[in-house]
Amino acid sequence: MRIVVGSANPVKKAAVEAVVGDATVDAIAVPSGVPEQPRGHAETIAGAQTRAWEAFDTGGDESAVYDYGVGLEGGVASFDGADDLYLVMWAAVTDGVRVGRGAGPSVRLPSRVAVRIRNGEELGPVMDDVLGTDDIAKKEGAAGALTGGRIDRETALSTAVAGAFGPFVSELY
Ligand SMILES: O=P(O)(O)OP(=O)(O)OP(=O)(O)OC[C@H]1O[C@@H](n2cnc3c(O)ncnc32)[C@H](O)[C@@H]1O
Repeated sequence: MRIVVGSANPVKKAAVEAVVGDATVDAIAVPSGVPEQPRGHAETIAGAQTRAWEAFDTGGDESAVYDYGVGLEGGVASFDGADDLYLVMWAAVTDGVRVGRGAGPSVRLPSRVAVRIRNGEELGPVMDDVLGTDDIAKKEGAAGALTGGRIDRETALSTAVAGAFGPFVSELY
């Protein structure tokens, strides 16, 4: 089986590899069609879906090359009943016909981070600034830093990917 992930971020490729067994996983940077920092669930989901389709389409007409395209998008959003700002993540998987979607864990952003995001900054650079790190989004991520290392961005994203694969691996759909 061949899978293509629509991102050059190695954490995203690793998150897919963690849940797809011995499939071959390629990764390619593709447009997400949404701002660098998606805001709200709808924008984050749209980014994941566009990445999945764009990645799948790199396989050529009717994608002779890939069985599945996968898109992963990180965003910031609130929930009914929880007005704070959360780091959220969504995955989309397509086989060229259908699309599966799955969400990863949501982790509340500390107020000093949230205020900067609400003022227009991007989460990755803000987290690097606050933590004194370099490209944390390509490593343990905000998910790692904000949970004291109990999860990291790869495992968090992999749960979203597992959910998005549901319709392709479970007969219950
Ligand atoms: O190369 P791409 O695929 O674009 O990967 P990315 O990590 O830069 O981009 P995303 O679109 O998934 O995330 C949108 C923004 O949110 C940031 N972000 C998302 N999850 C994060 C995390 O766990 N830790 C730090 N920054 C995160 C990310 O760095 C971007 O600034």
